Amino acid sequence: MANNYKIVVDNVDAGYGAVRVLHQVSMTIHEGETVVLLGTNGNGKSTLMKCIMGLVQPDAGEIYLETDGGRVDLMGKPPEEIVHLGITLVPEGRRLFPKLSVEENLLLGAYRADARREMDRNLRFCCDTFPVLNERRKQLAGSLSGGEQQMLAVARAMMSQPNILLVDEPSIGLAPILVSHLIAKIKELQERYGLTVLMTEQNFHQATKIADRGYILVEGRIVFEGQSTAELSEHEFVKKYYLSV
Ligand SMILES: Nc1ncnc2c1ncn2[C@@H]1O[C@H](COP(=O)(O)OP(=O)(O)OP(=O)(O)O)[C@@H](O)[C@H]1O
Repeated sequence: MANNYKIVVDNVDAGYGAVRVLHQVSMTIHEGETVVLLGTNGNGKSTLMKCIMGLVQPDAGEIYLETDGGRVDLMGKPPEEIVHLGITLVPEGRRLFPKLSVEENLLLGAYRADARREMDRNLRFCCDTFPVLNERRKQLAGSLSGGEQQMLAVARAMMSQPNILLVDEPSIGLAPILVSHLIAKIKELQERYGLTVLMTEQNFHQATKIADRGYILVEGRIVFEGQSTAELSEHEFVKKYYLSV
């Protein structure tokens, strides 16, 4: 991907048939940033990520990648083409193949043509970054602990060599210590590879360890854009739903 890129979501409406979920949603994610998307359950966070990935087609608005080389529309493109452009989703609930080994799950993440060519190198990278997965390469994914499975979901996404990682509720169902470990791994990926991250996260305290800034989504509308996590933590919504103040 060219330098100086950003993803722009501009006035997007989306939903599922008669169920309207997103209303005039706009956000920008710049290269190298980590942006957190906050909102209680059912507010449309996953839907927004799916729109960026081409898994849900918005009814209105625009989603595009802007680089020094020009603008690439993401809307209307199939998910595999969006992965090819360097954007990958770690879905909520991990979506692993439990009956396949850790290594097989990782290899399935390398479906981008250039990632396939670099598969061995990327596999070494994942095993190096996630030693626990290296130790369990031959083990069935379904036999891993929840924390290990989430590591595997992130590592599998890294097999497609993304520049931009969308991470949907990574800490769901994990014990606090595992959440810390996972967040530290995402931070390591950012620092070592300049990864750009958009994440949804229920654990605000953990999210603030890596997020630069964020948005609050309520009933499918962006109600606040915080330029820092400190600014977010001052917002009534965050105090009420995330900090129990
Ligand atoms: N495939 C679908 N068909 C119909 N409605 C859906 C579908 N997926 C999600 N929805 C509905 O869209 C709304 C937003 O869901 P979404 O998953 O985007 O929310 P969310 O903020 O990510 O919440 P959660 O954290 O619980 O996943 C919800 O009312 C949900 O029931």
